[in-house]
Amino acid sequence: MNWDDTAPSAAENTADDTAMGAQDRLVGADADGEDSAVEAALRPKDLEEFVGQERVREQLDLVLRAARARGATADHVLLSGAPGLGKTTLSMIIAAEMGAPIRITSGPAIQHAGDLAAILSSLQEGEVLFLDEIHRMSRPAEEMLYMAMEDFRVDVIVGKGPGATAIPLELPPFTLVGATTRAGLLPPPLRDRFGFTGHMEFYAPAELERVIHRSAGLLDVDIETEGAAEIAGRSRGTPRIANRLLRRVRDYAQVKADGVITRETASQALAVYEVDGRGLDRLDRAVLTALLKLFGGGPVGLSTLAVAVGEERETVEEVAEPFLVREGLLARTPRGRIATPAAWAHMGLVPPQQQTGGNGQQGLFGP
Ligand SMILES: Nc1ncnc2c1ncn2[C@@H]1O[C@H](COP(=O)(O)OP(=O)(O)OP(=O)(O)O)[C@@H](O)[C@H]1O
Repeated sequence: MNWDDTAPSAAENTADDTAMGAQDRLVGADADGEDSAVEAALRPKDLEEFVGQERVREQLDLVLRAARARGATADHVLLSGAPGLGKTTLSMIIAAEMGAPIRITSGPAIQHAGDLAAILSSLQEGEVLFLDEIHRMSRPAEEMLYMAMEDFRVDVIVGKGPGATAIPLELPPFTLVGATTRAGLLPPPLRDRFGFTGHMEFYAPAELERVIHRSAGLLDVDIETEGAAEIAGRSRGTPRIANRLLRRVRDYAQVKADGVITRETASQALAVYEVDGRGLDRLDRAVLTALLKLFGGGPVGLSTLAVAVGEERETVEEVAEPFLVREGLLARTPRGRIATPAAWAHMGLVPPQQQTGGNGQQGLFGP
């Protein structure tokens, strides 16, 4: 067979890799415990410091300046985009720019309308309420929020059954900043009540380099331009991942080198952590390797692919695939998953139909 001998075997990369959970991934975009601790120190404090997202930044700047000039509370803001792109950071910046306090909560934490009423009724005038994962709020709470956003009023229901009465409660004007990874899941009546919607895009490598240099400065880490570029290229367009990789590379540079992050130390460190040049980790590569080596590039059904990598269907579909699809390495088709030519090239493998070389070799999957 014409496989690249240096590449790990399918067995090494597939069935032997037992459950690589989504939570402990170095390149996962969700926050982990360590992130939460350092993120506070690394968050940009104003719009000026906030890197990238030019359009959202410019539009938001106008919304906030105009509100300040009118001496009014800013309109409600909806921020949509993948995890780790800076929605929480931006909500804090909105509060800071408005000179207002901020209260942070999330959709899953508000399961009853009463939970929301308690929060809303304790807000101060002008306060920013950051509601993360707003699409995961319960239906009754969502309906209460409609009225609160529009009229700064809620009806608190006292009692049960036929004797229940609605007591109207006036609220001080406040700014709701809702964040969601799935803007499409929001019911239109909720979406329509936001005065401004900002969609956060993945960051370009040059923008991530700026994030990395800024964070390195705050963490007092010595980093060369090429070292930052190396980390940026593997950060999957996400500042949270860039900051996390920076911290792991810093550890490596301290232990194995003189503490300075060069291109070489960054690349060696990330090889140790199994994050490749394009930001794929072990799980991503296991999925691609199985797809290419075991199924000739597909099409193969999701369940079969998941069994081949020893993972749950959901893990493959929700954790590995989105980035592989975004990178143009894997496509979801009605007949199953297929690898693109870029996937073969990235994994250093040759598609079966190109394997009939002059040495009499045949393609892996028959003549
Ligand atoms: N534009 C940016 N410039 C500099 N740093 C950024 C930027 N955006 C995000 N970060 C950094 O990335 C980390 C994650 O950002 P943040 O918590 O705001 O993401 P998020 O979109 O709210 O994620 P989640 O949806 O998972 O809560 C923070 O440490 C923050 O400092």
